[in-house]
Amino acid sequence: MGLLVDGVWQDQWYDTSSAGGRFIRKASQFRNWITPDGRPGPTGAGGFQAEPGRYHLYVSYACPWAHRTLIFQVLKGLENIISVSVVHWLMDKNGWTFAPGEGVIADPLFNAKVLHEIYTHADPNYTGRVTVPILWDKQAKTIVNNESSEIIRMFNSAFDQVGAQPGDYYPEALRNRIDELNERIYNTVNNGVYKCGFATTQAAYEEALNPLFDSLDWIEEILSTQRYLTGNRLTEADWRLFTTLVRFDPVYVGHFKCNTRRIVDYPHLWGYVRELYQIPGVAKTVNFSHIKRHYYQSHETINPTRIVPLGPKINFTEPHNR
Ligand SMILES: N[C@@H](CCC(=O)N[C@@H](CS)C(=O)NCC(=O)O)C(=O)O
Repeated sequence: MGLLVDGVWQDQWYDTSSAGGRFIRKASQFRNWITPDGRPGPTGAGGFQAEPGRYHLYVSYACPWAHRTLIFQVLKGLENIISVSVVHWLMDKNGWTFAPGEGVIADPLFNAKVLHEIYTHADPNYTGRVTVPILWDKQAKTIVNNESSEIIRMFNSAFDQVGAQPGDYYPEALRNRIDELNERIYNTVNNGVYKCGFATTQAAYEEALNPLFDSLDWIEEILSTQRYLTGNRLTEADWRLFTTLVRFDPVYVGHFKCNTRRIVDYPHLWGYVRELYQIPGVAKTVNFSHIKRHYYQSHETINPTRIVPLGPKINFTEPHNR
């Protein structure tokens, strides 16, 4: 894996040495918003009006951030409104690619072989990481946005007048609570597992591990008295948590050494993740074969043999009893 520097691909692993062995995630750079009338959103430029068929989403089934956008595409009935490509599970020395493989959906716009081509189509001098998800505008021929937390907000409401299904996962009355939950869950859980897994010193790993499990204990407590994170209504905060929870036992416990406890050891979290998995349309967005092969085979510094464990045997389709 690597990154683009002035539009040129360089094969480089994350630099943790300048931060005491800590993994520090860089901010996404394309931050425009699709809006119902094309006016600018909270950041970036305007001109990106919601229109069926105009936008294309590049995702990886393995990636928890891209997974959020796929879930919102399904929940909001945007499958016929926004087209999708899926990269190969293996992130190799060329980064994400469209090499043929089970579940891969080739790039219909440029017939790209590697994902970094999409970034240089948007900006020939792009410097930065080549990440999924990417939301591409076929009309303006550029990247609208490559930040999943913003893409799901657009999907939640921007297409409501042009054929999206009803459903509001960021309702006005719950916004403060959702933002507050997101903040802690992003730092300690969604990104927390990466801080543990990509740490290159014992101290940096331990610094991330305890806050991760403190947060899981705290969420378990919340879910022992209410069905969802904000109460009885399913919101964006739940979906953002879900994509990390569903990967936790199959990947993060082993590969990222997040092994204080497993999700199956938490009765409420385990029921909750099964409930979300069983919501119509969600299971088809979860591809465990891409998830497991991606992590165990792409991170050579963590797993040099690239062996993919066969376990654990867990069943997300068991009744959730919630
Ligand atoms: N903040 C971004 C993060 C996206 C991200 O880091 N995606 C990972 C895959 S899970 C990626 O593509 N990494 C490639 C790299 O860092 O080189 C978002 O939420 O959209």
